Amino acid sequence: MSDVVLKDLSGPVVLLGAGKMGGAMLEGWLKLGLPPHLAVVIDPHLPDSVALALKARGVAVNPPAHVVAAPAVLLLAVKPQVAPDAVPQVAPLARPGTLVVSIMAGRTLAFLADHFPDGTPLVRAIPNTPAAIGRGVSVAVPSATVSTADRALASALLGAIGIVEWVDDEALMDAATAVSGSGPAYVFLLAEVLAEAGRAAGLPADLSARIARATVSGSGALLDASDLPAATLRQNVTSPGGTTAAALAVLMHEARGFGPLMEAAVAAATRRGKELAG
Ligand SMILES: NC(=O)C1=CN([C@@H]2O[C@H](COP(=O)(O)OP(=O)(O)OC[C@H]3O[C@@H](n4cnc5c(N)ncnc54)[C@H](O)[C@@H]3O)[C@@H](O)[C@H]2O)C=CC1
Ligand SMILES: O=C(O)[C@@H]1CCC=N1
Repeated sequence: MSDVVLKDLSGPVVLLGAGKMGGAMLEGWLKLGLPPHLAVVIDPHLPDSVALALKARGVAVNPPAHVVAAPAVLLLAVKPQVAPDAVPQVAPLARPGTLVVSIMAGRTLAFLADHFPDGTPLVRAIPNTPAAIGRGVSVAVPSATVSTADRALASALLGAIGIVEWVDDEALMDAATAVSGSGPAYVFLLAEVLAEAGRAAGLPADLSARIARATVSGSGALLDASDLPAATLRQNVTSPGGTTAAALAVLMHEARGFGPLMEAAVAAATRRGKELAG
């Protein structure tokens, strides 16, 4: 159903900020059948090469505001810190019925409501970078003004880059951001520190980096392919009295292991999300 929704839009999707996350979303939409002439990018700092490549595919890049037709969607993908300057620049493009979707960490529905006319349907969402390969996770919360059709449209846009989880309680968004929005960084860090630990244990650095990377990605693929809980997959690696058990005694230490460390990390990210609310 997503591709049908994207092909039948009433107007363009206007993307404010086509950086890492916004750019990945745009790729997903185009791949899923959004006609390029229905994509508009507004990003004054886009590298020329990226802007030219998008234009060559038929996407409008930084067109004058008066030539932008009534947008079906305004998707806000600038940094939360620049939002107070950037959002008012595109807000006048909104028409009655334009769906506004923000993927800015921390920025609340109340912040968005302050910038758009009363009644504007608003969705606050948080995607993640595996979106670049269609394997993203987005958590989304609607404003009270979002209709069933708006929600289907937001699901289509976010579903173009992975799975979508809707929540009704906006208070969950900062913690969701800390888990799935920031989460890929924790996994990539695992690949980095595992490689470094292998080097410290005597492996050549390049060999250690290769096997650590393949181990993290292979384990993710196994997790994806399997119906088993992560804990069972972990236990399947762990022979009693073996090497893994020795390592897990360190990593699962009640006070100094992964558990309390990750809890502190997610709590720090959640706090930062609240600060970014502005
Ligand atoms: N990178 C990630 O993993 C995730 C990012 N987000 C959110 O997505 C948003 C964008 O993050 P990234 O893509 O990582 O950042 P980024 O820095 O790659 O992209 C931001 C883009 O905004 C553009 N920009 C700056 N000022 C602008 C203005 N006044 N008007 C229009 N465009 C402007 C920049 O040129 C850049 O292309 C942030 O709000 C972030 O919280 C959400 C989930 C995950
Ligand atoms: O680090 C950030 O603030 C953004 C939001 C989630 C991932 N990147």
